[in-house]
Amino acid sequence: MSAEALKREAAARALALVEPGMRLGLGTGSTAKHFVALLGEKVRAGLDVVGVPTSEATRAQAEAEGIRLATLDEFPGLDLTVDGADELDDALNLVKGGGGALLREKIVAAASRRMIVIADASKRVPTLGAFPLPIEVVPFGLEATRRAVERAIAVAGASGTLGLRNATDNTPYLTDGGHFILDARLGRIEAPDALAAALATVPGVVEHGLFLGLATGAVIATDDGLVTLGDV
Ligand SMILES: O=C(CO)[C@H](O)[C@H](O)COP(=O)(O)O
Repeated sequence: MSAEALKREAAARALALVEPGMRLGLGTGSTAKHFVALLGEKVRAGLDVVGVPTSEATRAQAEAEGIRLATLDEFPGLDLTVDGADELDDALNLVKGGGGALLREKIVAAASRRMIVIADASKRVPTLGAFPLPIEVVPFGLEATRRAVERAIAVAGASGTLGLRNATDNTPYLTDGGHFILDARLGRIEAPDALAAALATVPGVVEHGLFLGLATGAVIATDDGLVTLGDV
């Protein structure tokens, strides 16, 4: 099965968790896009839900699908968020932010009673870190922040290189919040909690892509069928 077909399978399984009246967090990325498309079909068939998008891209897609949207100010507590991930381990720790939406994704996930990750099997890893860890930083003081991030990575016992993410026109990539992203190529993250704690101390770091203790379940689509982790 193609990667897109697997992503759609995972999204379809997560859709089965949606009940009428739910307040939903809508993730970002190619896998979440399948979920939003499938949800749109259900909404047009009469399902009444409200969605909080995690990016402007998802907002545009959900609007086009006819999904009723709201903000976290209107609904500070959500029932369920369904989102993709760049990596997940068996303890449901995630690396997210490959699509640049990590800040809103983390806020929405943290506001949700349940967060279900949907992914194809390529995202499941024994140890996080092969995928570069996105670290969202404010543009002001970039070089000082970059050095402080390097020190924080070392304090957490990790090592690697940091690169400023560029957009396709070769200018710095800007998130929906107007921030830059430093991608940390670490290879392995042996102590995700220590790294998350160290990064949180750096002024100028807005958020990082380690999602620890946020996902409550995962649906992973493999060529041999669906595998679930946690509470699905
Ligand atoms: O964190 C994300 C966006 O910020 C995405 O969930 C992550 O990058 C996975 O995307 P895809 O489903 O396209 O592989």
